[in-house]
Amino acid sequence: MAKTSLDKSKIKILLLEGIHQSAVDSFHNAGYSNIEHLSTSLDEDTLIEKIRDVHFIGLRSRTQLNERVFAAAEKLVGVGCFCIGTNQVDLNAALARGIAVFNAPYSNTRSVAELVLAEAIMLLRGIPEKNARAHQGGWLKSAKNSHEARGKTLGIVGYGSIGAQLSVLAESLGFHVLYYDVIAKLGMGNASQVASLDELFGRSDVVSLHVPDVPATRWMIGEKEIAALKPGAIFINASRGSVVEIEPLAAALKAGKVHGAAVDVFPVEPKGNADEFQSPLRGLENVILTPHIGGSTLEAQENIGVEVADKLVTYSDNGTTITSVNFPEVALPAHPDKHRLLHIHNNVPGVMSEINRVLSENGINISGQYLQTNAAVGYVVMDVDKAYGQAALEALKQVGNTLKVRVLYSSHNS
Ligand SMILES: NC(=O)c1ccc[n+]([C@@H]2O[C@H](COP(=O)([O-])OP(=O)(O)OC[C@H]3O[C@@H](n4cnc5c(N)ncnc54)[C@H](O)[C@@H]3O)[C@@H](O)[C@H]2O)c1
Ligand SMILES: O=C(O)[C@H](O)COP(=O)(O)O
Repeated sequence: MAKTSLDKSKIKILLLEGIHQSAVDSFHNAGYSNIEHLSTSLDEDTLIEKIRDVHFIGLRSRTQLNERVFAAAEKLVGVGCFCIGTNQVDLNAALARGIAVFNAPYSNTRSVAELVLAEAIMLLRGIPEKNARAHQGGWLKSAKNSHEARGKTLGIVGYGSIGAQLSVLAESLGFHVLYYDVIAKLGMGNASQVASLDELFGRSDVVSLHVPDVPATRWMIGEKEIAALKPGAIFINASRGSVVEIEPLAAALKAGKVHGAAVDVFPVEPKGNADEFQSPLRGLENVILTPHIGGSTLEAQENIGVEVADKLVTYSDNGTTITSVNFPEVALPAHPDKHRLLHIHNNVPGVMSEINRVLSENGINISGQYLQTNAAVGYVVMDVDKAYGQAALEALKQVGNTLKVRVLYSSHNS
């Protein structure tokens, strides 16, 4: 069997949170067999114990990879977020240890946009209340507060992949689309950007949030912003639970100031399906509550499994980091007759000259060298003759400011 950095059967992969079987199949097809596949997330202490001998971990939005977890992850090489959001991972803590993080930035975009559009229509027609009443034996046949989507204004906060996809679908139904974003974005179709959140809220019949969880979006919607909504507006959040203060939203819904809401993400979410969901929004008939399933369609999950597993396999086999969310991005050719060294270091002056010096002092000729840096780290990949793999690895470990070094042995035996 061709030798890689480690025998592939010794490369341990831990997959959490019910990642789709397509990921396991992709790893198997690439020759990786040492896979633990769990259906839930793990609490921090259990994760810390488990992660000690893990080389690659796969997770979704629930599992928190913080500084304490990374400190225990002595063998960790790569993280796969089998979802869009990466806020659950301390990207700087990963980078400081030379650990590359990947995600699937577009694979559940459509699923979220479809759900939000469906919810907007349901709420415009008052379906949650009518449905609840019918289940109780009631009969709420009335046109009161029931509206067509056609001609209404949808205000989108965060016009990225999901916001823009929603914009296209909504416009095709007859919505006028406005959006607010911190950067200038080209509107799809006839959608137009507004200058402030205040303006967006004041002009929209339906508001939908599609921002990431970053410091600037944390609790960005509170009492003041909710008060700026048009009376009787509909409010949808399928972004992150940390974006909206839930108590003022609940108060505005109870007071009828906000006519209806759909909420998929919450400040505190249950760890798994067996835990109780608690929220001030429970019991409100004009609210659609969903258990963070915006991206949970079979289509999206199967695609995500393949996409992220392939990114981890490519990084493991060949060092390519294209689309990593925290790492300098390098696309690398195959290295059939050479051993490949991956050196990750603090991006400070002098490291490259030191690398070249130690290799030359050990008589190691570099046949290919690729370098990419970001503000914090440098990632240099070197191909060397097969005679020098181990010696080069040992030499590179001595270089100051080294964060991680790996050798990928030639994929061909000679
Ligand atoms: N409910 C779910 O299951 C589900 C599924 C997928 C994604 N998400 C969440 O949705 C988020 C958005 O996904 P995406 O793929 O569209 O991301 P994206 O990065 O493509 O778009 C985010 C947009 O928000 C904008 N933005 C950032 N900060 C802002 C601010 N303070 N005010 C206004 N706009 C701001 C960005 O400029 C960008 O255009 C993800 O980060 C994730 O947290 C949830
Ligand atoms: O970031 C995402 O893609 C969504 O929040 C979905 O997360 P999930 O994979 O935990 O459902």
